[in-house]
Amino acid sequence: MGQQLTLRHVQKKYGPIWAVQDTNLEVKAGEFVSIVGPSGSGKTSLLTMIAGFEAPTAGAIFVGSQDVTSLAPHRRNIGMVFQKYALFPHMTVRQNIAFPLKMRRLAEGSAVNDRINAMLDLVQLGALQNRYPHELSGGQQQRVAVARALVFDPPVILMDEPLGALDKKLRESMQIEIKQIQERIGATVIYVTHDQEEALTMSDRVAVMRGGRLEQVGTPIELYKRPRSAFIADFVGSINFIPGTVCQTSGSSLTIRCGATILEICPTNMLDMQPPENGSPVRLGVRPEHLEIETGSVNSRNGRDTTSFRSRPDVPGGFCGTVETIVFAGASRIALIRVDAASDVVLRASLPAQLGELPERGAKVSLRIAPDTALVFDGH
Ligand SMILES: Nc1ncnc2c1ncn2[C@@H]1O[C@H](COP(=O)(O)OP(=O)(O)OP(=O)(O)O)[C@@H](O)[C@H]1O
Repeated sequence: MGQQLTLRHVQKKYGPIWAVQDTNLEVKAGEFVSIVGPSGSGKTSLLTMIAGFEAPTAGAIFVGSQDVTSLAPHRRNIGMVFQKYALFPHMTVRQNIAFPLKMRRLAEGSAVNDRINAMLDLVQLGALQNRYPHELSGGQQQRVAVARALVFDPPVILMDEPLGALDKKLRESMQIEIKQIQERIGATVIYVTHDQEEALTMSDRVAVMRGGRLEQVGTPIELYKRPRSAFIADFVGSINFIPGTVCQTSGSSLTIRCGATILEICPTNMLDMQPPENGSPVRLGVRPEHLEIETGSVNSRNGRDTTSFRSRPDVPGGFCGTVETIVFAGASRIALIRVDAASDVVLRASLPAQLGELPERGAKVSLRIAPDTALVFDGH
């Protein structure tokens, strides 16, 4: 069973550089938390302190109720998949996976052998179990490392880019496998990844780091729907930022002018922001799936008068634009649309699957933002 992991005021300074600033985090027993953030934001530094490879400059780390801050890595009972925690070169794949069990002095027997075989099956390396690490590809070596971290059912598992070297297909099947094992054994997992999609699909909560701080920690849906800052909104998923000016504020609504378009926004969409004054600059954040393409005027070749849309007062939150390109992204298609009224603004819009006729490059289209989906951020 997993154990709670607690970080209290953990900090790390390398010479003059604050790699991790005053950080508090509680990961519940059995919870899967991913840490994401730009390069150099402190993710690996945080993980290496939890593992015990580096001592914090200040603060304390608890596994369950035990303060492990000054314990050596092997005394912390934490499973690890780290680049720097390499495989043992003189041991075969099987011996590498068996090592944590041997360390814990589990007698060799059928139960131990079954456990190792199950791990070999899991990472699909049964046929290569007698090979040495130098006889494996980078991806195969990573899979051995994953098996070695999981084999002793540790209460806490740390993983730093464990699937980084794998191709997409294997990566996706390993994501599911890791998640299933984690749920089955109830382990607490801290998972560092550069792949936001991986973080969003695997995690109970995601922690976004920036400049050595946890800028927001929340469920994938919270981060996506209620990002605390423009940085988070941009980092988690895709978003359009549209510059605008506040025209009017009232208790129940905020009116914003974006080019020739007037939008009314719910105040609940002003996240972590004081109600702005009239005339102040803001940025509207709109997810591509919240930009609705008005299908009635999708293609100028279909004979409809798209230009009349601009002056229609009955279409709130509307923009006219020109299709620059259509990007095929697997099942979905994204249109890049340059806004007529603000030619330096190019918006990404998801094209709904039911949209039969695709707009062509150069086509005039009209777009609508549903007011309750737009987020408002400081424009400075
Ligand atoms: N041993 C070290 N000595 C000095 N500075 C370090 C050391 N390790 C990390 N740093 C610095 O601390 C900061 C955080 O680094 P860290 O490796 O934790 O970031 P990261 O988010 O894991 O980055 P990446 O995504 O590129 O792996 C960076 O500015 C880095 O240069």
